[in-house]
Amino acid sequence: MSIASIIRGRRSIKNGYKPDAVPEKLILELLNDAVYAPNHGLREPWRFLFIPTEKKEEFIERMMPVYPADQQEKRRALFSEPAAFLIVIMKEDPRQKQWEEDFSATSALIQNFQLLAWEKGLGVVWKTNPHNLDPKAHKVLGVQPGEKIVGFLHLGFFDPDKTPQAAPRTPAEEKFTRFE
Ligand SMILES: Cc1cc2nc3c(=O)[nH]c(=O)nc-3n(C[C@H](O)[C@H](O)[C@H](O)COP(=O)(O)O)c2cc1C
Repeated sequence: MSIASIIRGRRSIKNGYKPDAVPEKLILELLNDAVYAPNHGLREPWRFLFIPTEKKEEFIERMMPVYPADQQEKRRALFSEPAAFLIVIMKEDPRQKQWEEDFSATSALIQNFQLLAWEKGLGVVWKTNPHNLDPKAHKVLGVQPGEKIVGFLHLGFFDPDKTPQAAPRTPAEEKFTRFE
């Protein structure tokens, strides 16, 4: 498969996950390729928290107090859908230039991971729900002061026949100018 066809074919998998366990070995294999993302100063500003399938129920219970009582059932149902989670955490450099470089590098790593996962038939959606910024969630997840959750990835195998349709993209020509 060409890189172009993987980039074009990858879709965010937001539901319809199979209950099959997501092997930690696979996640590490994907991450060990994904870490070849460009990162300035080779700071490798990321770390990873994996919630394996067998720990999912405990994770959901521990996360419930993060949400107001009237939202907990909805959140429990949402967290129950994926088979596992991978949280990508970045060290926040206090200098703006380095922060931007590190955030960009971590985002590049996440896209590498999504493409590599796609090649292996593992569905991923990159989530940026408000809990990514919530100190209560940070406490549960062990996210330290000076760290930021960049990607809360929902993971699970899925039926390829149910791959969502791609939303059309605007041709680059329409957003392209030439310096005169
Ligand atoms: C930085 C980022 C944050 C995202 N956050 C969410 C999210 O919170 N919830 C969600 O359902 N999808 C989220 N997505 C997935 C996008 O909705 C998805 O990429 C978009 O709909 C295009 O679909 P595709 O990835 O299948 O091409 C996010 C994607 C990116 C890159």
